Amino acid sequence: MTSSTYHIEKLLHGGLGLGRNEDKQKMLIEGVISGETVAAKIQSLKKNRNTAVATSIIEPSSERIKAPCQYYKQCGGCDFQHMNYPRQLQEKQAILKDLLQQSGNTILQEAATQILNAPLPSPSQTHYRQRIRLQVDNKQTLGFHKRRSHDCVAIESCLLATPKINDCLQKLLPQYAFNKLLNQTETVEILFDPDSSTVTLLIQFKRKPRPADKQHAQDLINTISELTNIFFIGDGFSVTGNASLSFTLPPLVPHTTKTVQLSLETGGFCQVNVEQNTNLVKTVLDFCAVTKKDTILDLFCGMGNFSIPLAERSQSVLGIEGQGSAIRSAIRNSSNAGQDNTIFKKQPIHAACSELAKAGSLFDCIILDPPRQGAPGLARVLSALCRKRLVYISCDPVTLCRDLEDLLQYGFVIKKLQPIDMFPQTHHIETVALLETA
Ligand SMILES: C[S@@+](CC[C@H](N)C(=O)[O-])C[C@H]1O[C@@H](n2cnc3c(N)ncnc32)[C@H](O)[C@@H]1O
Repeated sequence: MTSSTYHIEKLLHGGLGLGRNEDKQKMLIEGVISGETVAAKIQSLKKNRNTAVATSIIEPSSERIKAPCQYYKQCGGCDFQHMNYPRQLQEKQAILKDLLQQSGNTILQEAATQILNAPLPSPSQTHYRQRIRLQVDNKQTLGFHKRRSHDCVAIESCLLATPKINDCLQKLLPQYAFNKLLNQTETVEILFDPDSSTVTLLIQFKRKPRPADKQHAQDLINTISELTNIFFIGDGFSVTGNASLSFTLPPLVPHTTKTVQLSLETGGFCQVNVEQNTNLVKTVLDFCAVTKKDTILDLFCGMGNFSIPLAERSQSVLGIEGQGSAIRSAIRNSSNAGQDNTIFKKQPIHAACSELAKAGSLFDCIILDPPRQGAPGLARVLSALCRKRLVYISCDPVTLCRDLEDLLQYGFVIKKLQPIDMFPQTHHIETVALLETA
């Protein structure tokens, strides 16, 4: 394939650089920084998606650095490691700004220049993850998927994982019992519990575990001191015991005065960057600005990450979520915090919102924290349910822009946009948006 020189105009959502050569041919190139000039070899030419691999950086950015992770070249994760941290934040802000400007909606285009804030940096830029999920490929290699492949790069330690996870992984790898288990394993999730400083393994197994598998698991627990639980999940079975993970939210002045402990059952959702989660919750509380008179609806509430701190200063919180274990955890977390003004319901969000609207319910403030797919088709019912404020927490800027457009159509006004860097070294961007009813 031919090689050519490309000027990188910008980075796109997903982290690839958009380059153009002297013939103005567009090319998507990974591992680059906007403004750089690179030589790249064409990899594939497809309608609307030409890709090339950079072979040399002809004019590097002054913020280019040597990627700190030994696996950077092969591993499919952490695609922003080749730039320093301030530049990572700038690129994330530029990607978000670009998406808002491309939306074709004049209000979002104005928001891109007038209200979009700089991302809130993460307190730690490496070793911030409280859990990692490793894959096992068909050659039984345990690691992360290689770029554009189902094969794995064997990983002995991860730049993003908290040190206890890496210590535990290094102790597991040489163990006979662990390698026997890998024969039947699809993924291994290693979870660190910050409060007890212990580690749990959640193994996705190809079949129901047999007594010999459980014995191997017990041998590992007996050998590795920080490893306290090994659970198996798979098609039609789940052997997860009662273990939970817990972390602490400090008082978030001026909104909360108490420290709260939040726990979740193993396998449930929790933000992976626990330190930065405190800043995320603080931002959400700032945007909600609730008083003792306010009623809150927390949609996609999980185990109560926002509901529990919000309940301290509001009249009431109704949390809705589809996962039963998360609802059990939310109820327990609220009760442990001594609260009597919360209700948590397990229900699909769309059905729950329709029911609430039919019943004529109104909430002063609504929190919306959907998964990557966002919350399509919800804007109309949200406009019926919301009296004052809607705070949307998004982990995908594309679905965020789509949903913001819908919300604007139903009379919401966009007031604040705060990106929060939950995932340093990667292109991922979390954003908190404040909307108000007109
Ligand atoms: C991004 S997480 C947010 C959890 C929580 N707000 C937090 O900060 O920990 C999204 C949550 O939405 C739940 N969920 C996803 N789709 C759902 C649906 N259609 N109905 C109800 N809950 C859903 C998931 O189980 C998950 O707990």
